[in-house]
Amino acid sequence: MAFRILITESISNEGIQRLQETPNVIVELRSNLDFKDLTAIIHQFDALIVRSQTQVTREIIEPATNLKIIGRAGVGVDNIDLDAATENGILVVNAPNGNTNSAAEHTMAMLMALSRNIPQAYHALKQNKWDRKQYIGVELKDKTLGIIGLGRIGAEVAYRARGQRMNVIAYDPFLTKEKASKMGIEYGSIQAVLQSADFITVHTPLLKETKHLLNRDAFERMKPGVQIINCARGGIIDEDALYEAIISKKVVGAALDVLEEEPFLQHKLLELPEVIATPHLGASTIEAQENVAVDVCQDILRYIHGGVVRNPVNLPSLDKEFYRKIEPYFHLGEKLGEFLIYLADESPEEITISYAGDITSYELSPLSRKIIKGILKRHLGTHVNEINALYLANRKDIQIHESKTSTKKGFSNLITVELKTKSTKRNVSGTLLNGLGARIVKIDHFSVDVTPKGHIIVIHHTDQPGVIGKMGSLLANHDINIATMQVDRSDIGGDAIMMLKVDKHVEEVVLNKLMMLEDIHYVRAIDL
Ligand SMILES: NC(=O)c1ccc[n+]([C@@H]2O[C@H](COP(=O)([O-])OP(=O)(O)OC[C@H]3O[C@@H](n4cnc5c(N)ncnc54)[C@H](O)[C@@H]3O)[C@@H](O)[C@H]2O)c1
Ligand SMILES: O=C(O)[C@H](O)COP(=O)(O)O
Repeated sequence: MAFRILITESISNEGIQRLQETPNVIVELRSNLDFKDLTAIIHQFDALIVRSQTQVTREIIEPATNLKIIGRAGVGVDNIDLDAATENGILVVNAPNGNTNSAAEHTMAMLMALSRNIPQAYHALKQNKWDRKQYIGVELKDKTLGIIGLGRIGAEVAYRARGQRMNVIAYDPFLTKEKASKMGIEYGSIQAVLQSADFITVHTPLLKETKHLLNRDAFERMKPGVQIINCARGGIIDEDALYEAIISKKVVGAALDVLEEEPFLQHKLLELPEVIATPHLGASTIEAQENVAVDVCQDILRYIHGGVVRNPVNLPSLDKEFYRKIEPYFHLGEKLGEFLIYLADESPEEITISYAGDITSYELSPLSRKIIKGILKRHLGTHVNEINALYLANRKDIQIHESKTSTKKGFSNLITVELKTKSTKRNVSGTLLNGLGARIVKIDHFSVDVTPKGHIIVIHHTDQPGVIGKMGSLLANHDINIATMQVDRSDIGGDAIMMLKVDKHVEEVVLNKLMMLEDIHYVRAIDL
């Protein structure tokens, strides 16, 4: 079946072509869809690529029954309902690096246009007005630029502002005094930035915590005559508060590339002569658009080809080398989960994953997601994946615990998964044996050595002469061939376990007959 990709906004051909050249991939470009159209057709697509103007809300995501990946050709993902995507097992990727330069350059262009009234003067000239007095500006040199959010773009703006011989003070929760001093800028609290800056530029994402970060209270703390730049996201600035601050002359200029609602036309801020604006052009350069389109399309292709995506938004990001090393454990972990859930008779309440030995030198959360996926998929089906496994476990009130010890427990690496239900605890351990691949090496307190693959029968019995013979004859009578067999016991005549690899699926009727045999207490058929 072809992999169908819907692109709802204009993105560079450099990216689209790579998709179109891929066999079995169908690309549809539909930049004129409204919300209703998109909701009606989204179920036909495996992937969706957007920029900032398509609102990918829960109402779009829920009917998207075939959607596997959403690509954002740019940085901000505030137009995508990430919770809804995660809950529905849809991977979201973005292109965080491709437009940094362009956004920083646009911020500088806005800063310079603002300080010298360039748009206003140009506008007057176009109307045949030669007015040199009204458009007198201020120099940037020796003025203080306050930067709120010193990530990729904020940092690039800081370097450029230093080039303009400005003093820079920045606030970011991840900024340290040492890092600031290495960059030749001052580290400040948000209050210090608000109080000391002549120009303030915001470069945070739009989050719950940054919504209306510049509000009435913030404007009150600023220096009289301050000027504001927003080339990040509408919503970071409270627009009513900015309007009032301009009317009261506290703020003497604002340069806005973004507003809370886009497209923005006939906005009251645009009526003020102190406000200059562009229609969300921060990333609109040929270079940035090529970069982000190529980045996002390459990630979609990596996804299609089963590779590691570079810029996941709702999954931990994996480096290629790390992925190569951990991939064999992914297979083992998922199989351990699938195996263990067959042993449980009741619904899982707690899953405890313990890692021991060499494996603990890796970041293991992606592996834990695989194990949980393995456990949940027996009852929740193929809908479970590594993106929504934790969310679904949480929704089912299953507690997850994880522990690690570098001490080796009989094997160079060992993964033990314990499943607690209302009345029992079952556990299974597995390892990767050098050169031999994955093995299940322990079930509860019994030692075994089984490849987690194919048809397996697990039998608990009492260690008595003749049990194995009776069981073998019964299977032979049903034409079931035993490929390998493992037995372990706690002590002579005590509890024992049998693990049989057989050549075909074992029907319920055969399992019931096995259960009727004397000294056999428990039988499970597991298909891995
Ligand atoms: N106008 C445009 O066309 C355009 C183009 C590119 C990016 N953007 C927007 O710019 C923003 C930043 O992009 P980036 O690539 O630099 O992202 P980034 O993730 O590299 O940087 C964001 C920074 O904000 C900081 N931050 C978060 N909460 C904060 C808070 N409460 N106070 C101070 N700092 C806080 C983070 O620690 C981080 O360092 C995004 O919203 C993005 O959408 C706009
Ligand atoms: O977050 C971003 O990358 C920018 O806001 C660019 O948005 P755009 O792709 O709609 O130009």
